[in-house]
Amino acid sequence: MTETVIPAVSLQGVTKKYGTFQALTNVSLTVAKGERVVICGPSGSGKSTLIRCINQLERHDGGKIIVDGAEIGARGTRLPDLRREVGMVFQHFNLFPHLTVLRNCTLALTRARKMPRAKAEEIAHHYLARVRIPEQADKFPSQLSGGQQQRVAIARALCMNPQVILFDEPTSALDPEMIKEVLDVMIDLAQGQMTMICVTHEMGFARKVADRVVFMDRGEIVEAAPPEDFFNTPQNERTRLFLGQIL
Ligand SMILES: Nc1ncnc2c1ncn2[C@@H]1O[C@H](COP(=O)(O)OP(=O)(O)OP(=O)(O)O)[C@@H](O)[C@H]1O
Repeated sequence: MTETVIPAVSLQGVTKKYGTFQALTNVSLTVAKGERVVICGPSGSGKSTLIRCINQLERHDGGKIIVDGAEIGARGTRLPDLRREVGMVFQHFNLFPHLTVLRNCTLALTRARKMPRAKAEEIAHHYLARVRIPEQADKFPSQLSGGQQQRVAIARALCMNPQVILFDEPTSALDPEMIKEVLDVMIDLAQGQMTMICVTHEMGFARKVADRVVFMDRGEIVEAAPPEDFFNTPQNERTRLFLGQIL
């Protein structure tokens, strides 16, 4: 008997409108466990909307979104359960400014998971070391550089031991000298078994770690291929035009 392999994330014919504006049209994408997918495309093409629908920061209007075998929005699925499985790293970090780095990392563990504080802190210290800022635990976000803040945001996501981490342009608010330190942490993560879906314009990162690169344009997935094919022999004219502009 063959075993059914459940994907980490499966999108089937997903649509999303903002008022009358169609932001996503019939988007289908399956991401296997452990897979690293980079999503690129022009501004306004729906990249952020797509990943925000995966953790329901935006609600999709049509189609299905299935995370680890459970359909989102289906009767009986709870948003807190979903958020536990789906980590998110934002462009602007979204840390709580009034909480220390350590507390930013432990908050969801103690509140949502009801974990004792000492255990949560042990986990947080582990991941702060993993993102190479173990010494920053007692500082507040405003005392850190942008690159350090983004690494806290990554550690915070990792603390929940999610099935998948979504990255929404994690380096685009950073000064150039800080981009590398965040990308290095993401490369390190990608070399583990973490399932990652990253919206980014960092094509060097895509070449290095992606299993697949997805190109979105006007709310649709136009092309999806392994990096060697995507960059060397793009099949679609719109992909070729885009690559011509950014590479
Ligand atoms: N909350 C909203 N209300 C109305 N329109 C929105 C909203 N959020 C996004 N849009 C529109 O939906 C389209 C897709 O936006 P989205 O942010 O997903 O694109 P993107 O590809 O991530 O762009 P960028 O690279 O500039 O971040 C854009 O035209 C945008 O203006």
